Amino acid sequence: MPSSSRSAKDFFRPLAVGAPTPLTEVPARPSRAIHFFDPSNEKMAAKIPAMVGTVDVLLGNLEDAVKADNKVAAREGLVKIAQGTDFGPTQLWTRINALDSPWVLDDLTTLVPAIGDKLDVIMVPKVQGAEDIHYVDRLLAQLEAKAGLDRPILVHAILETARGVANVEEICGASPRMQGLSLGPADLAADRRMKTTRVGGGHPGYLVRQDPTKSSDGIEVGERATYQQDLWHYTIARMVDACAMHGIYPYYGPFGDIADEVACEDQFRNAFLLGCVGTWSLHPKQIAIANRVFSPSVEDIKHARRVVAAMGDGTGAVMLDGKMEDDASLKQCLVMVRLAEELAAIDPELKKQYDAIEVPA
Ligand SMILES: CC(C)(COP(=O)(O)OP(=O)(O)OC[C@H]1O[C@@H](n2cnc3c(N)ncnc32)[C@H](O)[C@@H]1OP(=O)(O)O)[C@@H](O)C(=O)NCCC(=O)NCCSC(=O)C[C@H](O)C(=O)O
Ligand SMILES: [Mg+2]
Repeated sequence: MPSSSRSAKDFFRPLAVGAPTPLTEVPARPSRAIHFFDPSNEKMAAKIPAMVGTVDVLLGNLEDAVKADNKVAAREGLVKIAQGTDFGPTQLWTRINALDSPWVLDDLTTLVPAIGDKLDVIMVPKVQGAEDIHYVDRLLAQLEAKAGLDRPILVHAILETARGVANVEEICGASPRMQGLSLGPADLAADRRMKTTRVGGGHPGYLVRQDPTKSSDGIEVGERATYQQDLWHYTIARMVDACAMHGIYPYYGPFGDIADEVACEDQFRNAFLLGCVGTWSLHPKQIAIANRVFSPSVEDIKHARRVVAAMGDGTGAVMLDGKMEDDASLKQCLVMVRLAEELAAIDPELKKQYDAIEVPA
């Protein structure tokens, strides 16, 4: 049952007369990388049409990282790019300004009539609770009705305040428009008063240390190994559960150390393994990292298909390479196999790799 103030019978009714009917299921469209660009930056904007087809999502960012003096130019730049570009298989998203900012109303009232037919998802920053989603939901319905749109624009919330994290389940269930959630580690760290100064990623000070080893006379000997821990594990895990519970999609967010491709890949992979379907890309070189990490490997698909074949009607237990496989491991393998099918449908190179897999008996 959605955690909405609306009754179950009204949950899937349009919120304005003439607005498109809400979807009862969020379409599973590949979105391994949500690539951010600043539409007011002419050099960046010029690159966007050529990026269509190379990335799953292009996102025109209007919020943080766009200078206050450039807010109008960014909004107008996004309209121009959207109107002049055929996005083909690539989704077009935008991140609007925060709901308490002086720009957000103009963002929505400009974008929906001008390019609402091209916008797949609107990302809303700094969402605190269901009330923020309800506000955007009603306003979008009114604007969609006025613009005569025939499909609803979906909404994605960024989890970047302590209150947002505390309310994560009600945010996910606030509207049938909810497409997913991303982690906003930089704003979240500030709001929580964490003592970090980075945009996502780990911190060398957040660690556990091996117990001391002592000699027979009680003297400490040898080095004590330390292991860096993941600052974001708790929040990502909460986000994944809340999204899965409501049938929507969780994403990691930004990794600000553009030069550190290895740590970026590690952070993305942790999120992938925990259940996220994608991440943000801030720089063109992060797209390849995201696409690689959020596409199941050939080895994983080979194993998953082998389990599916061995499990026959899907019940009981079998042994494969000394390991027990049963209904539950089959379900995990089916998650991978279905993801591979969705990705193969839009990525010819991956399709070739997955099609070439020979499943051993
Ligand atoms: C991070 C950047 C400022 C780096 O830009 P730059 O110094 O120009 O990088 P390069 O010289 O390496 O760029 C090489 C060329 O590539 C183009 N470029 C760079 N970035 C992009 C891009 N995102 N999309 C398209 N093209 C891009 C450059 O123009 C160069 O072109 P050329 O000179 O012709 O070769 C910059 O990448 C950037 O601004 N990225 C986006 C930053 C962003 O959107 N930040 C907001 C999201 S993170 C956030 O908000 C935090 C979150 O909310 C939280 O709370 O955690
Ligand atoms: Mg932020």
